[in-house]
Amino acid sequence: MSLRPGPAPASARTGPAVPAIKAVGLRKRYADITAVDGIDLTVAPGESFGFLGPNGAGKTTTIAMLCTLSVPTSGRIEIAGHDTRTDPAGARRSLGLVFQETTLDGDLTAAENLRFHADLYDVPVAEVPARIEQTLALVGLTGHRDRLVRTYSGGMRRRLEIARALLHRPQVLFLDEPTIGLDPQARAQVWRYLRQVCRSERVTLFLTTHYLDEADQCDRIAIIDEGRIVTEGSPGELKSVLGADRIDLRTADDAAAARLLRDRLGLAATAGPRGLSLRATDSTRVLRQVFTELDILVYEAKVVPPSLDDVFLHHTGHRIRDGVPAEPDSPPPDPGHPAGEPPSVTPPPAVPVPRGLRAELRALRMIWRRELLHFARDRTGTAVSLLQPLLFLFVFGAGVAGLLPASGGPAYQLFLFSGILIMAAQGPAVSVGSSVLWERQNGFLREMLVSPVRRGTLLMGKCLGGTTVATCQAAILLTAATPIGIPFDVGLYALLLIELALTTLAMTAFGVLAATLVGRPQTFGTALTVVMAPLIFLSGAMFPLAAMPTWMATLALVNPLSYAVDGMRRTVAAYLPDPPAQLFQQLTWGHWQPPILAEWGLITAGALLGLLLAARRFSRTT
Ligand SMILES: Nc1ncnc2c1ncn2[C@@H]1O[C@H](COP(=O)(O)OP(=O)(O)OP(=O)(O)O)[C@@H](O)[C@H]1O
Repeated sequence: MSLRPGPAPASARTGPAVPAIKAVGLRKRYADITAVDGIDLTVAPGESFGFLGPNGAGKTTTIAMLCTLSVPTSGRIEIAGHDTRTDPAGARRSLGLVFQETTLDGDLTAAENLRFHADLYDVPVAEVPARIEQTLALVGLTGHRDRLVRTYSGGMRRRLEIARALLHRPQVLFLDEPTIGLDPQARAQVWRYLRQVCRSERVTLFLTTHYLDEADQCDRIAIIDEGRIVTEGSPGELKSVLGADRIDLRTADDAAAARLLRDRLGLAATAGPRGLSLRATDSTRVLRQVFTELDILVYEAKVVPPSLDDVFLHHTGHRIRDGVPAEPDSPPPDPGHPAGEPPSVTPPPAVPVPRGLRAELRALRMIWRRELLHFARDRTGTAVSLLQPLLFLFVFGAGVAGLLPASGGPAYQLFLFSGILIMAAQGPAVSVGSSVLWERQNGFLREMLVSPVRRGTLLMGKCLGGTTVATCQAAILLTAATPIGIPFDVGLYALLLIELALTTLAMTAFGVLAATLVGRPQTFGTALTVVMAPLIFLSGAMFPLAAMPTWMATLALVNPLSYAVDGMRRTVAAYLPDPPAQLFQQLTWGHWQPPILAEWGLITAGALLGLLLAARRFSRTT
């Protein structure tokens, strides 16, 4: 089965005049370091372009800017003709990205990861199953489609990431160090699949690497050092500039041999631990002379053509290998097409039409679904989060009821039930907020951020996922309602679930907002608890507002959670034959009782405001 798409409509084609990648004067400055220092690049459609440089040269920073994940300090970028500043969504639709670190969701299967990607990029629904099968086949993972990705080896993950990046048929495929950390076998395998991709897909390849043999496979390379491109051209061109081969000799007397080479042949040889080295443009002739004209035994003679490392040394004064891990000892990958020869120019893949509301809703549904899949698969987490409110209701409820002789006993548990539901709503605020931070840290979030989906949609999907989880948990908690005396009534249960869903959505949105402010997942949980605990105590969730000192009761009036608790408690009271008056007093401003609809409206407004603020704070950049 071929992955080659059908001919693109004329309007969607990138003409030969439009470069696949164009960057002008690209610069990125962090506080005290210039990571990229004025880069100009033009990559033609269909070309494979390598960005070669040592650790810290600025390769990842450049790729992050090209892929819209980082905003350049200055300069301009166009991807397939889309300016990343004025048309970031167009640029995102045109590119696929394989990150340096894995950004797969380990708790989903390979097919689910691909399905998620297809929905983010609005791949036509009817084509999704076939494309998933085709891309899995392309990278040799068909037999592993339904395995959880966390059980994959490093090489398999890499191949799956390549498949995923190709699923929406991008015009430009970016690969940031595609084989880093892989063993030689896996590395060779990834290259075999990349070559296949080059052959079967009409895609421009842009890859960063510090492996010389990988750079040698590209049509063209740029050598980057300390944020600047020091030279650019086909590997053959770059090496030919050096002109001379290196001849390594091991002789019976290196010092005498060096003297004779100088005096008789006019050649300068340098002595090193492995013998003598000299440069020669006509190495065959020089070798013949070495054997015939030196009266010294030569044990070994080796002609080494110029390498990209020599090119690097020539332009920068140091070797690319200085300070980087040794190149894995694998056979160099054979080129997809001979280096230096222009690639066959075929029309690039079609650019998908700009996204509309339908595409956003599709992405929203998928992000939502993923949260539910995680919930369904995390049985321990689910059990613990259900157990906690039940323990609170029965243990804490029974304990405090004993302190309230007048209105205690079962009545207190009736009162506490609404508060327990609100406490259940706190769970997603913490879990969704911290998952945003963990996913940013472990990379998965970047899969979403580099897609053309709006930030608000990403956030909404995550918040709705958390809200659904909390609502399902609350539905299970309702099974504890009858034993404590709350009547079984479908209308009551439905109203409670709606109120809870609205409250959870609001709390989750503020949880994500807090996460964007805190930034570190390690501290987020504690920070949110410090804010949430007083809000819950001051909401009347656990004891009546009437029992609070005046200053606390006044604070409770400005606490939005008080209105959520009050709304739920009023709903429960409406279905009780004789609610104990001391515990079920309504929230009042002087003598004014806010109508229950106003309380619901307040919570809804809170949810919208939270989502809006979180979306504004939430940054695509990493
Ligand atoms: N967020 C950041 N804040 C500050 N400095 C940064 C940041 N990101 C990168 N740098 C610095 O910018 C320089 C270039 O980093 P970059 O990650 O782009 O290099 P690289 O060529 O991709 O290296 P490697 O091969 O190790 O990934 C480095 O000195 C790095 O420390």
